[in-house]
Amino acid sequence: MEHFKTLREFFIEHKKRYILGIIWLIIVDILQLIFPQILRRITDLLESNNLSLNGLLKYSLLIVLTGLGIALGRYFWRIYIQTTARKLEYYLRNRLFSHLQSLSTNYFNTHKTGDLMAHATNDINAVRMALGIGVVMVTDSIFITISALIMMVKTTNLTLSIIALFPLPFLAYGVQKMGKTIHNRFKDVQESFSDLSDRAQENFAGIRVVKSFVQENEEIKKFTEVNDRNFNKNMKLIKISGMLRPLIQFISALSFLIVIWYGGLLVIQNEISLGDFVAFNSYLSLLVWPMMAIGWVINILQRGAASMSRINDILFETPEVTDCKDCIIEKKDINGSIEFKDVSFKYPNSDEYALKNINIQVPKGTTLGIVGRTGSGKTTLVNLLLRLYDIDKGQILIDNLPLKKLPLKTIRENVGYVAQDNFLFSNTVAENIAFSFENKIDESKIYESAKIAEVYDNIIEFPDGFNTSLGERGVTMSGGQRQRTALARAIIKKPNILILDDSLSAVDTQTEEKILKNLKDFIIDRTNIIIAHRISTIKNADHIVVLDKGKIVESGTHNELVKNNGLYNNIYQKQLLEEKIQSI
Ligand SMILES: Nc1ncnc2c1ncn2[C@@H]1O[C@H](COP(=O)(O)OP(=O)(O)OP(=O)(O)O)[C@@H](O)[C@H]1O
Repeated sequence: MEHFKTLREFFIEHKKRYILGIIWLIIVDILQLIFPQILRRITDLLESNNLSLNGLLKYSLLIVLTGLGIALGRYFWRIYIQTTARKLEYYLRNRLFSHLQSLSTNYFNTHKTGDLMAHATNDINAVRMALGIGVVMVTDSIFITISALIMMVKTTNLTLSIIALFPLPFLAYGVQKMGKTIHNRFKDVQESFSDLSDRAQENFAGIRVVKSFVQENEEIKKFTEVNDRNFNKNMKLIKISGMLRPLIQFISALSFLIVIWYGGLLVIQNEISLGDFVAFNSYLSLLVWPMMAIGWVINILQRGAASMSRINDILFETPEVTDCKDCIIEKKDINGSIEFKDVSFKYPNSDEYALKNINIQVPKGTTLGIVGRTGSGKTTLVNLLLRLYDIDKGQILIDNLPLKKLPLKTIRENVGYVAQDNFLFSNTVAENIAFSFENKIDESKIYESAKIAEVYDNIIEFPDGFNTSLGERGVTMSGGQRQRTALARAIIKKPNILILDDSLSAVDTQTEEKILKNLKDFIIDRTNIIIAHRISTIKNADHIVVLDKGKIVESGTHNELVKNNGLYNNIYQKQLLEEKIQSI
């Protein structure tokens, strides 16, 4: 129960509906307890030949009314409790999703998407079951058990009740033991299901790689392995949970056997009437349900608790990067000057420095070019500027203010970032470009940014132009088109700081030239950071830094660096040679 504390707020808000549901449930139970008394009366009257037509009609009407009451009551408790359980599912799903959105990038580096999907589906379902039907079963079982026992003793006698209920403790013990095993096996099933969804998810996301490396059969084999594991875990669960019900039925049948023998004897000896015997049997039948429910309830509550504890693990996870308490909240706009002061940084799960003693100044309205071999720390530099990670040593300043003093929202809203992994959503092209706007924006702005990014002509050739839907990860677009659409998505924000992380790598040099020409006016008043492998992309930058193994090894303008005859010139000469060879 401890695990469900997280939902306190929800319960407080919805307690009225839960209480009303439970009241209706108890009304149904009371009506069910009246039923055997009607049967008892009819049987006794029949036995003594005292049942008149009027009496028969009276009891028939009573039976119909009780039945109707039970039906109505069941409808209402379902409405109150089951709909509240669905509301809980909705509430929990939204809370989980919002919380996941608040977590830092590193959380998603260290947790599998498949696991997160399993929490959002299976675990939330298990919690809904526990707090919906589970609550109903607990209330129902407790109420019916106590009141049916009282009615049994009152209707017949204590000895018969005690003897008939003798097998019950064995049942409770058996169910409790099995419940534990069921719980453990259910956990295994959840885990293997999460591996299964993870495998499928990863395969679909990387389907192009799988196909290009002709790995379909290998992938099917790997999927079958996880599927087998999931199947076997399910089989193990079914074997034990399948035993639960027959066990309950067998033990309850023993109770009936006792009643027939001992109760029958009491009738013959005239200790109890035939009506008492019939009523006692009906109460015993009523007791069978809570006996069975004990098993299910334990099962459902344990599953719910296990799932809630897994969900809590996520909900209690605090973001690694958070807004500081003394943030300058009123600062909504950024002017644009950037400074890295002796910055060093290691990724959370790494011992190596990704960046070491970085000193860079980017005055407002200027462009910084960053080049360097792959893995030299270029993207890391940008990650730190966006505060996707916090730095270990040194300081990063924007507008002469330490990054930590600025609200995260201010930093990210003022930056137009074109990431290397230009992810597009399964929406229309227009929606992808206008992604950062909550409300609908003027179409002309979308067209304008697409024109600057040199993708307008491609988009209007799509079947529905800007309203063309993109498949997952924008598969209908070419790599270059995707890059340019992502560029348009950043341009439309008219950000004070524009960051392009290898954003023109998939376009040819001619298109690149056109884009750079279009960007010339756009970048004038902004602070720009352009990361590139191709020197042609950054050669006009006001200042260029060359990174190698996390350190700045050279810096200056293009001409200065060429003269320097170091790593930059080396890369440049190679690229010039490549261009020459290609043009032959
Ligand atoms: N999330 C991470 N966790 C641990 N190490 C990381 C992580 N991301 C990057 N690294 C490591 O940090 C170093 C710098 O990586 P970074 O992505 O900044 O290089 P890059 O210069 O942008 O490379 P490329 O040109 O290939 O994009 C690399 O050694 C890389 O393996």
